[in-house]
Amino acid sequence: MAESGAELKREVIDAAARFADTPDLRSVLVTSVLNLEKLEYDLYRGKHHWVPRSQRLFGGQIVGQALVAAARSVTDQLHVHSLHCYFLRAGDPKVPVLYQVDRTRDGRSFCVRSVKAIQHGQPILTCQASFHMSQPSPLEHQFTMPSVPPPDALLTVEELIQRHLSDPNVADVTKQGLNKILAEEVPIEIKPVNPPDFRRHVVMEPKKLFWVRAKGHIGEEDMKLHCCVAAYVSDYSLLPTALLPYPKYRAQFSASLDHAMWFHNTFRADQWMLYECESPWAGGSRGLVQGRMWRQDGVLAVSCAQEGVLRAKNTTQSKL
Ligand SMILES: CC(C)(COP(=O)(O)OP(=O)(O)OC[C@H]1O[C@@H](n2cnc3c(N)ncnc32)[C@H](O)[C@@H]1OP(=O)(O)O)[C@@H](O)C(=O)NCCC(=O)NCCSC(=O)CCCCC(=O)O
Repeated sequence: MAESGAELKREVIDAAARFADTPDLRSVLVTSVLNLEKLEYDLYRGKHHWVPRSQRLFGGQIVGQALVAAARSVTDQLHVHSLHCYFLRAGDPKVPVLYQVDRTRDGRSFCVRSVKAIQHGQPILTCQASFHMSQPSPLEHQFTMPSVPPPDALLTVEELIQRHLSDPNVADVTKQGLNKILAEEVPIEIKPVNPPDFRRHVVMEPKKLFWVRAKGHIGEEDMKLHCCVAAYVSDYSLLPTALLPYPKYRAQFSASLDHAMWFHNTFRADQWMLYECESPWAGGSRGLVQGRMWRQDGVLAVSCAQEGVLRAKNTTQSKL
């Protein structure tokens, strides 16, 4: 304990220095991506973090930020239970996105917000989010969570890639592609239940299961924030499920067209959740995908659905 004023001052300075040296363990999704800047009443500006190689903004980032903007206009007693979005235009990574919230309806139990994400004066996404006051119900059921190995027993995507790269028979072109994936700063950790087919030789069912969580700490307090993080996470790796039966085809152009989510139960997006993805249909250059996020204790936390455009090219066709 400090005995004099000078000693006390020294202790305060030392503590501040120690604090400054402590790395910030919070998720970048919380400190930056979902930390929108307020410009005006119901008007916000968002920052970008990871941008996919397509150089169009990641859909999950836009949905997550739109949900943050909507959530800021409702009281703490209201919980987000669903959202429905359309991706209207490709997001431009060179400029920020503005989020304009319309307080569409305030009822006794439900509130609806409509959010427009804007770049270059034009909407790139529209999102309707609905919030609900908690209400008890005698009606309760859910599917059973698939039985899979726990996350502790599985490797991350990065570890699987490193292991694959250590095989001397891997083609240079595959190595380049995998090293590009390793260099990306995706703020999500993934542990596939079945190791991915890096060579893309095998025809697979349009289904996949992987454990997923946000990198870094989010904390327990703010359930709406966990929903915004889940919105970010939910768009990652979902649409490619529709390509699993077609290893001979490469998507020349793929992008999510719409995205819907339903939040059923509380969860922590910084703890492992099982993401069950399946594609019941593809046709007409589009594919439908559905996802379910399960808590480790078997509770169904989130459901989502998305349609995407998939313009595919047969990579085995002769160029003649
Ligand atoms: C482009 C969208 C979907 C609308 O499409 P369209 O109406 O066709 O727009 P256009 O501006 O007319 O054309 C765009 C582009 O496509 C070419 N095009 C058009 N029609 C055809 C056709 N029938 N056949 C072949 N090509 C066609 C057209 O020529 C243009 O090409 P370009 O000139 O070379 O540009 C539009 O609604 C849109 O972009 N929406 C936004 C979608 C979006 O950005 N979604 C979110 C991002 S996707 C994502 O995040 C997925 C996750 C990725 C991460 C992971 O999991 O790995």
